[in-house]
Amino acid sequence: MTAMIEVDDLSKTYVLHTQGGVEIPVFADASLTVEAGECLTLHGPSGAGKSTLLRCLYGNCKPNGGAIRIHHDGAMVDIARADPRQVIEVRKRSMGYVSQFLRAIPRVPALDVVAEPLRAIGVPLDQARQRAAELLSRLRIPERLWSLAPATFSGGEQQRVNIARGFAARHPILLLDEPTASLDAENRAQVIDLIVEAKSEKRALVGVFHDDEVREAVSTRLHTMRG
Ligand SMILES: Nc1ncnc2c1ncn2[C@@H]1O[C@H](COP(=O)(O)OP(=O)(O)OP(=O)(O)O)[C@@H](O)[C@H]1O
Repeated sequence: MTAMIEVDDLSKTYVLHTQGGVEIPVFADASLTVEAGECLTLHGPSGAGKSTLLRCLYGNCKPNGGAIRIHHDGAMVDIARADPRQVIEVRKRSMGYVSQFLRAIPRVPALDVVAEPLRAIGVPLDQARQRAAELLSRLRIPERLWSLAPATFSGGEQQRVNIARGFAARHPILLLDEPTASLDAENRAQVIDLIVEAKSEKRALVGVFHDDEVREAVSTRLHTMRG
């Protein structure tokens, strides 16, 4: 078995500098390991720190203590202490992230928003667009929308473009923050299929899934956070 993510004794407290330095302790002793081929679900009540932990794993949020080791280029990289260039490399080649909302880039058509992570690792334009088209079809984005920038798309359409983008480059590690929150049953089923396929390709996934059906269909294990 290959450990793709190792988290040891991670702690996070937010400090609200603009509100008198109020401290919000989120978690104090988070430890977990994620192996290749599994989908670990972060589970717990609202405010328990699930999204915060995902953001820490992606290097978007600095923990106060502990370590996060991410498998990259055959070694483990401590993402909380890595320099920004190394974080960019890890995100390009080793770790993808589907956030709750698409950060649409103005004027870039949906097809290229999805193809971009592949272009970033040197995949030729036609191949990258072919993979993007496959994913957009699978996620039922009508072809007439592919050449338009997603800024005007509905919430559900934007989320599906976001999911297609997250799955495009087949990163060995994928973080998913409520990817099915604004989707109907048919699209939820497509996302379940993509996750099951990623597991069968021995990729490692960590996700937050509020939908019971999705959680039960994809989770290999639950990591409970008490808050
Ligand atoms: N950027 C931030 N600055 C300050 N406090 C924050 C910030 N982000 C989250 N928090 C606080 O940290 C706690 C954990 O939030 P987080 O979003 O990680 O929880 P969650 O388990 O994902 O919740 P939910 O299930 O409702 O999405 C909350 O009390 C929240 O108010």
